[in-house]
Amino acid sequence: MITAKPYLREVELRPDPAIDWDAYPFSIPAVRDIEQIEFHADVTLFVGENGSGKSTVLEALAVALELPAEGGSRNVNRSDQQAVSALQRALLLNRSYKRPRSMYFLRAESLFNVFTYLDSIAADGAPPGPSMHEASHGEAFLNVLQGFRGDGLYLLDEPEAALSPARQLAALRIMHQAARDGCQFIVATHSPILLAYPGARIFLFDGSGISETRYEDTEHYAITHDFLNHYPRRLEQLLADDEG
Ligand SMILES: Nc1ncnc2c1ncn2[C@@H]1O[C@H](COP(=O)(O)OP(=O)(O)OP(=O)(O)O)[C@@H](O)[C@H]1O
Repeated sequence: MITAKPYLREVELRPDPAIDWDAYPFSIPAVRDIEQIEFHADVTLFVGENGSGKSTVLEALAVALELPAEGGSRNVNRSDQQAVSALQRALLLNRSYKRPRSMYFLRAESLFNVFTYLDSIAADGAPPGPSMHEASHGEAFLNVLQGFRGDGLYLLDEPEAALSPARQLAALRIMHQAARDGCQFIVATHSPILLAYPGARIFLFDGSGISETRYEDTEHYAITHDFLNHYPRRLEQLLADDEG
């Protein structure tokens, strides 16, 4: 049976002789390895070391979906839209027969611009509520997440950057409810809390490319788990040279 979700089923890299494999972004091992990524209907997670290419791929997906590269929805008009990247042009998207009702690309750095826009449309006829700019970074971020409902496709770049551990747990629950309500999420994250999303498909970006992995096999889980269980000893080992 063909299901409506995932709205974004797969992405692959179209072979193109014009690609310069020695230049950014194709020089990144994970980007070279986008042979085919199959997305989960609910939640797909990108994990990997800093600089492994998660944001690059997520941003290219956003642009391929005609979302602004800086983060926001298709309705968030801004003049500083980035030039369409060579990577986006090389991506071949396999999409559902059903279009999601809303799409959003959210990254922590661009929240200010997005909130300014959301405030401006809220002021335009909507009942008065607290301004996004009056909420804290994390509160405002969670407000945006809470608005994700029914039949949406959402790309989130390190949502944990704005959130306390308690709010990350809240975000996990919101995502779960939204997924049950018909939403699909693709999330780049370092958060051992968000990575625990049950049943998520986790793709590890590293020097050898992209591979599917399990939560407990990620460094993020292993290092956090080990550190919290043994932190006095780990601190002693980590800082030993500084005391000599
Ligand atoms: N416009 C650019 N030109 C050249 N190199 C770039 C550009 N943007 C990013 N890079 C490099 O590409 C690599 C991948 O960056 P990217 O931001 O995609 O990594 P990431 O996995 O999202 O990292 P993090 O976890 O730190 O957010 C990094 O080495 C980065 O310095």
